[in-house]
Amino acid sequence: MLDSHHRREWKTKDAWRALRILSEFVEGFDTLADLPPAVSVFGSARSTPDSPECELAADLGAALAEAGYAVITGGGPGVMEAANRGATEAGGMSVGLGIELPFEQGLNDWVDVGIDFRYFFVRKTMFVKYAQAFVVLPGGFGTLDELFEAITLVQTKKVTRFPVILMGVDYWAGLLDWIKTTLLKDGKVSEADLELLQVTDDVDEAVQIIVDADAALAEAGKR
Ligand SMILES: C/C(=C\CNc1ncnc2c1ncn2[C@@H]1O[C@H](COP(=O)(O)O)[C@@H](O)[C@H]1O)CO
Repeated sequence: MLDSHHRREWKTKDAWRALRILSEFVEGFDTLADLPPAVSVFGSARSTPDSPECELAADLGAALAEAGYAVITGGGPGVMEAANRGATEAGGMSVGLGIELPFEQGLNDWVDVGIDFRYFFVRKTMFVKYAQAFVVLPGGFGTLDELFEAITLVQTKKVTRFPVILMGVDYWAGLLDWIKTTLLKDGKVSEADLELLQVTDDVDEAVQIIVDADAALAEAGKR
């Protein structure tokens, strides 16, 4: 437990921390303001470069770049690095929104535009604000956190509806099955909520979903 002296010191530090948080928002908004249409790509920091998900991420990064989208990732290793590499090698813009971690790794070598955040919640704002879609490849807790943040924002209409695409049909099957057999069955989500997620292994199909959603929003005057 903190004694009263330490508690006072800690409270003062917390108040000043607000400025540090604000400065992260300013840096993010300022750096990303002129980004072309972009897609945020998520996935495991631990996947090896020769894994199927990294190969898929590199193909996806390239296909998004060819369709005119910048690729935003967490700027780390694994799937993030593969998506950044695919985008860069295809001549597209590759963005890395890194996070300061105790086991610091720095941004991967394929990032053109990079920012390092201290706060996950500031960084998450950038992933959502500057992307037309989320594509989620196989990953662990970090990836699941990003996935559920996105669908909650769309479900609660806090953001304009945008595609949330899961890539890796086999990988996500168990989770999707549990969502149906437990969450849906128990009334914790609705049939309409399930439609917020699209699943495919096909890079071209993923890109087409994003292009079509973009066109629909433009037609509705929301882009
Ligand atoms: C675990 C290792 C390095 C971690 N480095 C990361 N750098 C950037 N972003 C990260 C990192 N770890 C997690 N993230 C974010 O979460 C998602 C991946 O998490 P998962 O638990 O691996 O699924 C990813 O999309 C990032 O935004 C050493 O290998």
